[in-house]
Amino acid sequence: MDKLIIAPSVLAADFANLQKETMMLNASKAEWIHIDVMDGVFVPNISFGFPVLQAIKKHTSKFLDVHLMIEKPERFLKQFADSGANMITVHLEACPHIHRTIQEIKDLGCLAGIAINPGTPVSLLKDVINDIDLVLIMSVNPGFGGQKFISHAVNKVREAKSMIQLTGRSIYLEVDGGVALNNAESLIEAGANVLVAGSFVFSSANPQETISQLLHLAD
Ligand SMILES: O=C(CO)[C@H](O)[C@H](O)COP(=O)(O)O
Ligand SMILES: [Fe+2]
Repeated sequence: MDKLIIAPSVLAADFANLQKETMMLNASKAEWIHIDVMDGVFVPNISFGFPVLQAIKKHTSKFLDVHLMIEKPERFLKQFADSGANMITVHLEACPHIHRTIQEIKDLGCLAGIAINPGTPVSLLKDVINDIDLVLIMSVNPGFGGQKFISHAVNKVREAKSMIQLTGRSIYLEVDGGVALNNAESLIEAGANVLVAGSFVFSSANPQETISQLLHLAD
């Protein structure tokens, strides 16, 4: 699984024109669409929930990568699966029974990911790495788009890549937060194969071209 995937985050899209933004992504080289769900408890911000996911699903056949920044995500997994999620990623910091939560996501027919905050060590993934489909390294403190990239994330990607290689399995290694052309190359070199990009894509003059530029870095 060495191919690079770009996952634009609709957190940075124009919410009043979500259909148009989704169609724009449909016509782009982005394979995934990243959906940031925030509850105002796990993170100090509220974004959106099921109705927005359902609305996007109605207009796309792209892979929907749902990033849950919510406390006790196990309460809502079925609703996210029923609303069209393909991947459900929960935060390790939000799940006291992470192994059970991962099994529940898989039982719902979705791929399962675990995200870790900038202050959480990669080593804490050791006992669940064999059960998951994706590791998400946060390169900002979650809760807001448009923040500055924390460069230590590159070291964490390298560490996660080694851990993944030891499993012998294909596991997506995703980075989220402040990703742009000036840091994407080092992330790819370190082993990332899914790059989330919100403001860098949506605030650019030509988002489709920006997605292609990020993809070309892998060549
Ligand atoms: O999970 C997130 C924030 O918690 C977002 O996915 C992330 O911030 C993407 O936005 P940007 O590329 O603008 O940083
Ligand atoms: Fe995200």
